[in-house]
Amino acid sequence: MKALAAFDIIKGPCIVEDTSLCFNAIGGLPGPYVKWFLKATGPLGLYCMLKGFEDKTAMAVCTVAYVNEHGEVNIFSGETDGTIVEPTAVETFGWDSCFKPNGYEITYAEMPKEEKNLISHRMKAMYKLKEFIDHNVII
Ligand SMILES: O=P(O)(O)OP(=O)(O)OP(=O)(O)OC[C@H]1O[C@@H](n2cnc3c(O)ncnc32)[C@H](O)[C@@H]1O
Repeated sequence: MKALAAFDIIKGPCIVEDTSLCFNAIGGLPGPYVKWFLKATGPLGLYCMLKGFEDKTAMAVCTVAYVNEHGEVNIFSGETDGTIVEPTAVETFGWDSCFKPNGYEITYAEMPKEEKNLISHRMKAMYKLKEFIDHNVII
């Protein structure tokens, strides 16, 4: 829907992006609604949502849609698994301060941007988009 709405406005090829944060203990919520949860409660509220659950695992998901000049949509998704932790003092962007990717002892917020960009859900989705464009789009 977001992709087609963008196409309606741009009237040409375009790219849209959406990010979800899915908590495994509660069936994938808040998922695409994380923006509103974050706005209402901040990263601390997200952490507190899982207080009653042993399972603190979560998946960060980036979905990118490419719409071509005919309005045809191709969707690419990138996922990074991790754990929801008490927000770190360092606050950078969104829920970065309470998301610790698997294999790391630090949150997204504590990583240099270059390091986050190497492992992030967004990088994985963007890489798939790049591969698609490299092979399918004549620029
Ligand atoms: O979907 P619309 O309404 O356009 O709004 P948006 O572009 O701001 O929202 P997203 O779906 O991209 O992101 C959902 C929420 O997740 C946050 N967010 C997005 N990417 C993130 C990342 O890499 N690390 C931490 N938080 C992120 C962002 O600040 C939003 O509050």
